[in-house]
Amino acid sequence: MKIMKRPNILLTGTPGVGKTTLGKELAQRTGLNYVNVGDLAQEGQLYDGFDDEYQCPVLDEDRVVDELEDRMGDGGTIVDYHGCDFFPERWFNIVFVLRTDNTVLYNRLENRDGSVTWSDWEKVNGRKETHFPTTGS
Ligand SMILES: Nc1ncnc2c1ncn2[C@@H]1O[C@H](COP(=O)(O)OP(=O)(O)O)[C@@H](O)[C@H]1O
Repeated sequence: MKIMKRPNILLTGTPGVGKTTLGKELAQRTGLNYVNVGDLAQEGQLYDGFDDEYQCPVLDEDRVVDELEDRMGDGGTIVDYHGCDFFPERWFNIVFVLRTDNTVLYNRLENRDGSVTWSDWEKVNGRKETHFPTTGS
């Protein structure tokens, strides 16, 4: 009898949209494994240099892919990361891109990190902004 593999799921989208919250909840309810790529990189020091502009380590994407390859082949893994372009498409049965209203997002990031800098905001939006979103009317 052929046993179907459990699905691999990618949760992606801008930091703060709720990937981790949803991913952990989903893992708990389904028994799928949850992998946070940021944590994985930190644990294994899967970095390649340091980004002076954003003041953060640069992810070594090839090493992340190597690290995950075997378990993705087994199926049953939820991957959480704000980027997605370097993952092999064949890994995933389904991809969810989460989105949140920018004003809600701004408030979440402000609460999480204590402050949001101009470059944080440009980074999460992936482009230059002319102004921060207003949080009131
Ligand atoms: N559906 C939701 N509704 C309201 N708040 C949420 C929701 N999902 C996540 N949050 C909150 O938003 C913040 C960012 O969520 P998180 O899961 O860490 O996002 P991400 O993993 O995409 O960076 C957290 O404070 C979390 O509690």
